[in-house]
Amino acid sequence: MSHIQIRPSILKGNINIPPSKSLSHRAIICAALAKGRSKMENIIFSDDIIATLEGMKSFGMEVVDIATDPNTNRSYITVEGKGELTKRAETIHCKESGSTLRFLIPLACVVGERFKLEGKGKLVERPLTSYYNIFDKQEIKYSNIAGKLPLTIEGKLKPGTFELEGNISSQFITGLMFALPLLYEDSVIEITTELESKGYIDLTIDILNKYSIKIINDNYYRFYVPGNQKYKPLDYIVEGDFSQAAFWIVAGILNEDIVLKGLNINSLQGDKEILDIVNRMGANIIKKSEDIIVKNSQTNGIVIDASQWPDLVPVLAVLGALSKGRTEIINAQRVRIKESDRLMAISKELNRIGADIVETNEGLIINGVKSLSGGIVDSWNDHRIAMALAIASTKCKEPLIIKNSHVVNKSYPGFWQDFMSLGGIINEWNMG
Ligand SMILES: O=C(O)C1=C[C@@H](OP(=O)(O)O)[C@@H](O)[C@H](O)C1
Ligand SMILES: C=C(OP(=O)(O)O)C(=O)O
Repeated sequence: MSHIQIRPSILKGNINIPPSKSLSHRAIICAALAKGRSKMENIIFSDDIIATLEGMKSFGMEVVDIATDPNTNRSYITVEGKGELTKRAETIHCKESGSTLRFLIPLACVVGERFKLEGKGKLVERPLTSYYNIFDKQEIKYSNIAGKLPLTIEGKLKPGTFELEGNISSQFITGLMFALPLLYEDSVIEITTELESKGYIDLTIDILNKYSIKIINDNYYRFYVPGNQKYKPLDYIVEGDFSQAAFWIVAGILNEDIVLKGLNINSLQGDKEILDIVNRMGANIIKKSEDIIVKNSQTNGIVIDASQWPDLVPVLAVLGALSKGRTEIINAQRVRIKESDRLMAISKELNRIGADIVETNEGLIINGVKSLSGGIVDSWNDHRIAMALAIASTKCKEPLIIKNSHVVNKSYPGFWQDFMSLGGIINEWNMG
């Protein structure tokens, strides 16, 4: 399914939130670095996670078993880590996954041999300068053409002090946190500007602790990483994904009751903030034991600082566009360097169907409207833009055609099925 038409309809019902993409990446990497078997339940087998799985196989990890438990209906995977990294393949294809690329580069430098990292789509040009600065200092050889993928690297990472800016991507910090514990001496990561996306660093440190790796966080400015540490195997269950839940939360506010299942209300995921943001906008959300019930609500515009939860921007733009008054999304410049320039993509596509959004250098100014018109929009090859537009379709007067809708496979392959299970009406569309 590449292009689809969505006919206006009301969404309501129960939804099992898919497993966290961020935690799936992290669990696979930790398990691969441990010596022995780890069983991970509820991994999301999206394109990004398959890239990480394949990548870790290049470092010697073996997949023992991959199946769905008929009792729980949960997918699981058992892997066997060798306790040390080896080179099984030279080329690692990261598909379009920034996380895979930035998490695996330092591991390739633990091996120290020659690796070639490939990617496609916007990933080939997403920034890696923070790593190039480290390579230059540590005399790790690297080559690329015009700063783009493919990237060839060769050389061993040495322990020491690593300076990183905090406002490009937290993924560089996470990447170093996986690799530095394996080195022969202690290291320090120093953050030279206020750290954004802190929640992702919390997730990394927490899962590393679970796999027996210690990192000391000095107020998000300095992280101490003891060397000579060993990852221990662990059975692990991945919790539901708050970044994906955000689409259904906005859908519930704009439509009828939607009940979210499978989320951990005590989660460390930064995007759990969606609950507070929509609460501040006036949404009615009820927490009932394990479930989160989202009620249809009239929401009001507010100012949203997106520096700590960048992945929420596209869907918050949809909610802002349909809320009363003015919503401002600020400190969101970094979302221009994701799978698309998300400020440009979401404002252009929503404006095309009747929204009133002005793009600023670092955010969006949104004047709410009552409904949208429908027509033809494009996903910009970005899963979060496609999913945000799908939620916007529920407030369109006419059908909405979304071009390149298959891109949801990057993080949420079951998205369109879930959309239909809540009452969405979708058919394939031939642009002919
Ligand atoms: O570590 C992670 O799992 C992620 C970190 C975030 O990136 P930045 O740190 O670049 O904001 C986020 O956008 C991405 O979807 C997942
Ligand atoms: C930006 C994202 O992922 P990544 O950086 O891993 O490509 C995302 O999922 O929105």
